[in-house]
Amino acid sequence: MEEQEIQDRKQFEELIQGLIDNKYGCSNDFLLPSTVIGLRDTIQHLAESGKMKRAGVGNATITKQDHAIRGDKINWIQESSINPFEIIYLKKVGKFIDHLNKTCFTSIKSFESHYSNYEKMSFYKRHIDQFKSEKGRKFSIIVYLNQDWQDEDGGQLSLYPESGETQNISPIGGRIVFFRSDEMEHEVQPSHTKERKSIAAWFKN
Ligand SMILES: O=C(O)CCC(=O)C(=O)O
Ligand SMILES: [Fe+2]
Repeated sequence: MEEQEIQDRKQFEELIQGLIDNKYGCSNDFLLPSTVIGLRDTIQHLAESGKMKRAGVGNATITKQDHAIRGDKINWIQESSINPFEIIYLKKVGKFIDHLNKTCFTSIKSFESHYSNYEKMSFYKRHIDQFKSEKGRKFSIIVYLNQDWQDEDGGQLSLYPESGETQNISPIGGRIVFFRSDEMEHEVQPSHTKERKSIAAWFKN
């Protein structure tokens, strides 16, 4: 086996073990720094050209209440993307899903991913990712794209495992978080200092 493949497997195992032990997995360096930079430049470009759109909650129409629940702007990543950094990202997630299906019999058939940009002070209130209309969502991952993020910048992802302590995770570039879409309550805290960039994805069956 190639060195890279061994590293990938170790990382996938770390994420799965975290899910088993603590209901969530977290691993740094899911993507190489050069890929993180490429994806960050891409989301920056999307934002500057007005292609990031306000996200709704649970369905296509965006209501006033949605704004009190979540403030991010999103853009969906196409499976057929020709952006080299998106291709690397999509491949790595695909490998993770293959590993999950082989070792945990999860029968995930597809995944969907979008960029998220949270402007300063915007947030996403406590929620779970499996909406009534989104029964197919089995697992959630978030990969962060931020440069030089410090704890003082805020913007933590708070996880509320049913039995266990709240976890506050800083959105450090390259880091991935993984949990079950139907059970983990979570929340994005506002950052007082910076925009917060990420890719959120859902594994579906
Ligand atoms: O960006 C994060 O840390 C979480 C985002 C989230 O909860 C969502 O998009 O459903
Ligand atoms: Fe979420």
